[in-house]
Amino acid sequence: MPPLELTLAILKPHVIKNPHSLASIRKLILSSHFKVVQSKRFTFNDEIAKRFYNEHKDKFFYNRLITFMTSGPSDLYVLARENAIQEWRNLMGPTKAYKAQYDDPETIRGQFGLSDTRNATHGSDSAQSAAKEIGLLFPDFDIIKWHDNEEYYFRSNSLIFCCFDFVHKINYK
Ligand SMILES: Nc1ncnc2c1ncn2[C@@H]1O[C@H](COP(=O)(O)OP(=O)(O)OP(=O)(O)O)[C@@H](O)[C@H]1O
Repeated sequence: MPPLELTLAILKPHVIKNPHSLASIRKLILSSHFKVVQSKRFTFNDEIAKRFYNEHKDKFFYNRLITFMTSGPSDLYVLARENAIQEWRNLMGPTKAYKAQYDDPETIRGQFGLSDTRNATHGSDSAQSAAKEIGLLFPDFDIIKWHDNEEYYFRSNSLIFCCFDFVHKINYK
């Protein structure tokens, strides 16, 4: 079996404020065969939001995006799957809310996106971005060590799922 890939997923503040959206997206994550390697609820402060979205600093929507992302808690997940980066982006759908609603209504953004800014979720766009984003938001998580020591257990599904923390833990027995 090919090695699993990791990606960073964010459920944005308007999703966390709506229990139905949150539960539905979590259900989609699990039914789409992603394993949740790391999980936490996190409120972006101005500094982290600006570092995270630095590549957009000259865009017209930048201030709006930073204001939104710091407006309340988000859920952050490190997800594992074969081809996780592309599979999560496929599940999210198009960035823009109306395109998602018309062209891909069954995707997460098609169902839960409210506007181009409040588009429900984030996903890394390359392995390099995933490593950078995971390093910023999960500074204690070591991707290389995970691949060396834990990826095998996730690949062979030797896992226990903790509903409360929304995370998969290794079942070593
Ligand atoms: N035209 C826009 N108007 C308002 N907000 C936008 C617009 N385009 C992008 N954004 C916001 O900036 C974020 C980053 O934009 P980017 O172009 O990197 O989209 P993406 O790669 O599909 O999304 P993400 O990086 O969040 O997974 C988007 O998720 C959205 O919240």
